[in-house]
Amino acid sequence: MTKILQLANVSKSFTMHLQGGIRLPVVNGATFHVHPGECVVLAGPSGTGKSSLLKMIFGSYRCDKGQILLRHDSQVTDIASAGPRGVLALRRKSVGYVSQFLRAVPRVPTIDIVAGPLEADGIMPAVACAKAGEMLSRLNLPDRLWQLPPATFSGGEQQRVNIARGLLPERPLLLLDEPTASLDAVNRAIVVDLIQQKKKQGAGIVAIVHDDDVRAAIADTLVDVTAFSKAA
Ligand SMILES: Nc1ncnc2c1ncn2[C@@H]1O[C@H](COP(=O)(O)OP(=O)(O)OP(=O)(O)O)[C@@H](O)[C@H]1O
Repeated sequence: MTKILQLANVSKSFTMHLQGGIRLPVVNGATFHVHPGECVVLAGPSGTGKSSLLKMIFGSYRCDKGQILLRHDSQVTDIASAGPRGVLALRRKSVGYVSQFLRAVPRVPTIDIVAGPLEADGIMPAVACAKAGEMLSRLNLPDRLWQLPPATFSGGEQQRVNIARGLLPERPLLLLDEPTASLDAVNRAIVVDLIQQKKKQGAGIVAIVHDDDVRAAIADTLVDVTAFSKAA
């Protein structure tokens, strides 16, 4: 089967300019791949570079070395060397990202936050809103909250808005950074179902998951990031 994502020898250090230019090596030689329908879980203790790897795949962090090859629509793009416009184009078409915390524009109602990416995909606003409502209902977010901006929502409510927004658009690669960290058992199980459904539909997934049960339910492959956390 053709891989959707291939990382080859990806390395990154942070340079702390305000701390006398101290160099902090974080990832060295990360190499792994993801097939369509496969969920790769990044494992390893805190501080080994799991989130940094996800951010490099999403193009938020530059890597110092290596390749991050993404295949979509029979084209292969190296995210590691793509410019800002290239990264934005990949995000619009190919890569979805669910971060642990919701970062939303102030005063925008929840329903519009969730429907926004669908509208950007060209779906009619009324249809996008209906789909957003279905997803929010599935995630047990009461409809009395849909017209409110999520700034004052609880941690678990905000995380469900984030998940709805990240999982609703169809993207062949999904990046999930602790998507169930603030959820109760019922909602955790719903998110596990949604992730399994995405896998069945053929999405490749790279996830960071600390919960053992969630990891067991979704992971096909574990990648131990400690193997890549030694200094170059
Ligand atoms: N923007 C940044 N500037 C400087 N250092 C950073 C930056 N982002 C991450 N780091 C450092 O890189 C290291 C790895 O952080 P990262 O968040 O990738 O680890 P992690 O494995 O995801 O940890 P956790 O499981 O605790 O979330 C840490 O030492 C962190 O301080």
